[in-house]
Amino acid sequence: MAPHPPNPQDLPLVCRDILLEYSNQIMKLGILLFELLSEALGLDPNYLSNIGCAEGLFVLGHYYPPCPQPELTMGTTKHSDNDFITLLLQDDLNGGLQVLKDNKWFDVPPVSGALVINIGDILQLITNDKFKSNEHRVLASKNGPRISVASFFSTNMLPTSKVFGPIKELLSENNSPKYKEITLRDYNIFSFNKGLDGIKALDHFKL
Ligand SMILES: O=C(O)CCC(=O)C(=O)O
Ligand SMILES: [Fe+2]
Repeated sequence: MAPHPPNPQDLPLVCRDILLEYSNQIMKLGILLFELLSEALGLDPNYLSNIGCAEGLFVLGHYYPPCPQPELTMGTTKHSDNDFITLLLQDDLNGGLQVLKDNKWFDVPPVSGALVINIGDILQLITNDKFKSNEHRVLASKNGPRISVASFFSTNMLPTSKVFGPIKELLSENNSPKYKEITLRDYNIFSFNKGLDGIKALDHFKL
């Protein structure tokens, strides 16, 4: 949806207007969240937006059909997101989203009208581990279907030469850079080629 909004005619009529309106609102909320995250880092409120964190927005709809033998598979296997932040809307019917903390899986039950905000790998990289991307997964379920809409802040595969590395203002003698500088495209290519194998793509970019 950003930086190049789709031609509305290319979107299915049934969700055209709502998708465009939803993306506009998600962009506004994302910019607000980047302001709050910048302040939490002790930076100017516009810092994260100014370096391009809100430049790219990619909206993905998930449809998980009911699964007759959910114990044999997963809806989505363990991963962290390849972006700065993800704003996730889950339907309030069946649940299934889980987050990993201290090596244990915790349910993230849907709350009507609420979004789940996930920190992605690139925010972890630029904050030099101050904010950590979370690993999550979705269980398969007999009940269903389950529907979710994930809005990823990243320019993803778009060709750009802009590189992101640990933010200089956050570094010090006691906090040296932990990651290489990368383009978002290179990060995504590496991560997609690797697949959801349970290993964080971020580890590959450690110094
Ligand atoms: O369907 C969900 O609730 C989560 C989807 C997800 O983790 C993702 O798209 O990255
Ligand atoms: Fe995810």
